[in-house]
Amino acid sequence: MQRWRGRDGVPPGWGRCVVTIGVFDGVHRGHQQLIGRAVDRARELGGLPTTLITFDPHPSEVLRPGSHPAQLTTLARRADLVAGLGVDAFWVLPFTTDFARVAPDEFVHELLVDRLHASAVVVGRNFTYGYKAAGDVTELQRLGQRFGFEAIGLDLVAEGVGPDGGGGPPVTFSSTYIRSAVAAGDVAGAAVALGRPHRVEGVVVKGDQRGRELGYPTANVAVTAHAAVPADGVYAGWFVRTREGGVEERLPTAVSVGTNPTFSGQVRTVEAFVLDHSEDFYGQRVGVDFVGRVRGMERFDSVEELIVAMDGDVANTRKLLE
Ligand SMILES: Cc1cc2nc3c(=O)[nH]c(=O)nc-3n(C[C@H](O)[C@H](O)[C@H](O)COP(=O)(O)O)c2cc1C
Ligand SMILES: Nc1ncnc2c1ncn2[C@@H]1O[C@H](COP(=O)(O)OP(=O)(O)O)[C@@H](O)[C@H]1O
Repeated sequence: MQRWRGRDGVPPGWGRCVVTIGVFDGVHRGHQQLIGRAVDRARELGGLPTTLITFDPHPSEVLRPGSHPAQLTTLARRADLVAGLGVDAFWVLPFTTDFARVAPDEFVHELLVDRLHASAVVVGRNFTYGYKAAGDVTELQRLGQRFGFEAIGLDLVAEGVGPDGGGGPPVTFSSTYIRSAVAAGDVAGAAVALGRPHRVEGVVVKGDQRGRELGYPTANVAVTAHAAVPADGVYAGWFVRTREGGVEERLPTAVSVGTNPTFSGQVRTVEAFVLDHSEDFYGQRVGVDFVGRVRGMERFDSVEELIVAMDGDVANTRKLLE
């Protein structure tokens, strides 16, 4: 997959293609379907490449500074996930106050027609674009007739997702829905909508050096800016490292999110005890995948009680990961 950045990022001589546009934070099952439709349409049109346009930073951060939504996926991970769906070019447009002022017809004319030579544009039914988000699917279809591209607006994917991934009334998969599930600690519900466990990423840093004395050393992960960190509590998950050639190594892990109230800690941390494993993780770039919630964070009266709880957490983690 090619990766381009900036309005001038499209290489010279780029021919016709199918385009899909969005922030795609999470690359959840709704996004996957939309991207899949774009890739299929490109194949139907005689093997055209598919280009995905995305924005960085999140438009909300520019339109309402300080309001960056919790991030489900870093830009790099979004690109990796998108590559796995068969997209040929990943085009990142820096979202600036100037860019936010581009009118809908100018957006279409400059980016989709002049630069990309779009044959088809696939977006969600609720897609809006351009200054004041004035452009919508109807407008895109109108401009498509004028400039000679097909505009496809797809219905959003919905499914019954109850607490912890069970049944329940249908919800539309959206980044907002998944952010609330994660914030509430419902990582199993988030996983249903994402089609895979939610991941936070970061570098392993030094903590209070106490874990090893408890018999449970924990890799403290300094998570990336704005990361969507699940509610305080204990979780079962996977400790993930990317090996050479992009192959992922997954190790079973019990994760603690919180301020370590037993020790009156002040700083909220994400700490992973990796089961059946011993290694110096400091400085490594890792991911933590959240599979299921084990319990809430507790303030214990003694270290011994905390250790008994952790013994139970490890047993429950094994069960949840089976
Ligand atoms: C499975 C697991 C469960 C934990 N549960 C709690 C808890 O309920 N209350 C608490 O104060 N700390 C809890 N912790 C966090 C420990 O207090 C923390 O890992 C320990 O103090 C070591 O900190 P350090 O890595 O900074 O040295 C838990 C840690 C793990 C790995
Ligand atoms: N099974 C394991 N799970 C997590 N960390 C481990 C494990 N085995 C060894 N380590 C190492 O021990 C460190 C954590 O020990 P700990 O005493 O909790 O120190 P810190 O407070 O700096 O996190 C990890 O960063 C890692 O380098």
